[in-house]
Amino acid sequence: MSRAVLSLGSNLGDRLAYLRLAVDGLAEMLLAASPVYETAAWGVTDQPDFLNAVIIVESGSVDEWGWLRRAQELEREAERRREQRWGPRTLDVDVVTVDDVRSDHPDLLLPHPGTPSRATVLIPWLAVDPTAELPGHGAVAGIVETLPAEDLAGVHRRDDLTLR
Ligand SMILES: Nc1ncnc2c1ncn2[C@@H]1O[C@H](COP(=O)(O)OP(=O)(O)OP(=O)(O)O)[C@@H](O)[C@H]1O
Ligand SMILES: Nc1nc2c(c(=O)[nH]1)N=C(CO)CN2
Repeated sequence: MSRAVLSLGSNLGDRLAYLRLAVDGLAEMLLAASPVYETAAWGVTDQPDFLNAVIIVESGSVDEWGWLRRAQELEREAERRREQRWGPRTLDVDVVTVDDVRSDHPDLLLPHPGTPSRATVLIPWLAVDPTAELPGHGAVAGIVETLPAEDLAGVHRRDDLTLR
């Protein structure tokens, strides 16, 4: 049995439909889905706003590599093109954590190394699981408190949009 936290992001085309594609594709394994957030782009800032969300999934037959494979299959279904690093995309599915698994394999870094600094992951994650812990870093609630105010200001909950 493994439980994974996945982050979803989209900033091209019908953004909500792409997030829903991911949720629908994992429906049988879905434990919880966060609210949807409209977020200012980080990394490459000259690109459209993203929709971001976090989902929690569980399966008796999928390990961490299986979750990565599922994530990449969903990106392919969304016809994602790999062009610019941190550039616009129809769908990004990152494996944030799988239980307490640590991995330094470059194809599957766990926990995902961007997590501690990304308000676009931590805020949805905290909303769907207020007791969440990031292995090696402690409570997500505590990490969020350390983020710069400007990062928090770029993340807006969209209660008019739902994943299910
Ligand atoms: N935890 C992880 N989740 C998803 N992909 C990962 C993870 N760790 C390593 N990777 C690898 O990252 C590579 C590039 O991923 P991708 O193009 O989605 O990066 P990105 O979304 O632009 O940037 P970032 O990974 O910083 O969010 C993939 O080949 C994948 O194998
Ligand atoms: N707001 C926001 N910005 C981003 C995001 C994202 O999911 N949300 N993903 C990126 C590449 O992984 C680059 N920049």
